[in-house]
Amino acid sequence: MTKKVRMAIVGASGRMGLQLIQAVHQSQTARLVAALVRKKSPLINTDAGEFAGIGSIKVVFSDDLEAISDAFDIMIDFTSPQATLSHLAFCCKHQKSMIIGTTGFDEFGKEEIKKAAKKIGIVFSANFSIGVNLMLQLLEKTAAMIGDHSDIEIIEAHHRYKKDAPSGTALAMGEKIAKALGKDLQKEAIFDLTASLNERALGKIHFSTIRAGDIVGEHTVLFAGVGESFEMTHKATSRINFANGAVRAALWLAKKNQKGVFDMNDVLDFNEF
Ligand SMILES: NC(=O)C1=CN([C@@H]2O[C@H](COP(=O)(O)OP(=O)(O)OC[C@H]3O[C@@H](n4cnc5c(N)ncnc54)[C@H](OP(=O)(O)O)[C@@H]3O)[C@@H](O)[C@H]2O)C=CC1
Ligand SMILES: O=C(O)C1=N[C@H](C(=O)O)C[C@H](O)C1
Repeated sequence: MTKKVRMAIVGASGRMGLQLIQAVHQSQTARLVAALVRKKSPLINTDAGEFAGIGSIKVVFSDDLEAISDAFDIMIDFTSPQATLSHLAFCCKHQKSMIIGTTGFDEFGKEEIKKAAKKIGIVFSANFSIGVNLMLQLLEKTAAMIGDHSDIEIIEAHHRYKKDAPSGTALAMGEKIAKALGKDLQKEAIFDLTASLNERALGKIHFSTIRAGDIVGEHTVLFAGVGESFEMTHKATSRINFANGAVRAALWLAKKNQKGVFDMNDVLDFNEF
């Protein structure tokens, strides 16, 4: 029998952390060996499975990352940019691969991830759902066909607790569209229309953000032309889809065993999980 890939989840008591505990537990080829929480969290020593609602899994929440440095193969991180950068330094030091789902990085943070990828393997994706990654491929094709003569709007909606805006996925969609059009998103993106008193400028990519209730994650891209418009929407109805995607990416990375930054598009054909 092949050995199971040993996973450490950081931010394990968060919204995504709890789904990741379930997803790893259900996998035939992955094994949860560590569930890390914030330093001095009151949850330390609580059974992670009990807390995630799946019954005891004999892994308790811990805040001692150094203690498990030899015990895991891949770290899965859906936390905050600041926490992820500190976990990244730890993984580089101990030569561990990483799955990064955290969004909201600034340019410095993104550069740190690129630099780390010279030492370790990383799958970094703003969205680990299969549907969104399929949509990214379709957006590339759509933008190449009709993007030049359409007004492009990216509209995203998430729960009231989300800390970054626009979502990492909305920005990834904007990047994909801009690239297909041979443009630089930094120059074409409009995040705040109230700053402009003019008609819509040609070629700009507009972003709109909704934060409300418990919306898991919805993304629509509208290509509006003259006499017709075309739109694509993805709706996540449960976070388990992101967690399953992250576990799939981790198993892919374990098998690939290479340094570098990869994304979910690299993982889509992998079905051994
Ligand atoms: N790529 C994808 O597919 C997806 C990405 N995300 C992204 O994942 C991230 C987390 O989202 P979500 O689970 O909803 O957020 P939560 O706030 O529910 O969870 C974040 C977890 O990280 C922990 N954490 C944050 N900062 C630190 C720190 N400095 N040190 C130690 N622990 C820390 C939090 O601990 P504490 O509770 O103690 O604060 C919490 O357990 C976000 O960036 C979100 O955008 C979300 C869904 C899908
Ligand atoms: O914070 C979330 O919840 C989500 N964040 C990701 C993003 O910023 O794109 C992905 C997903 O839509 C859920």
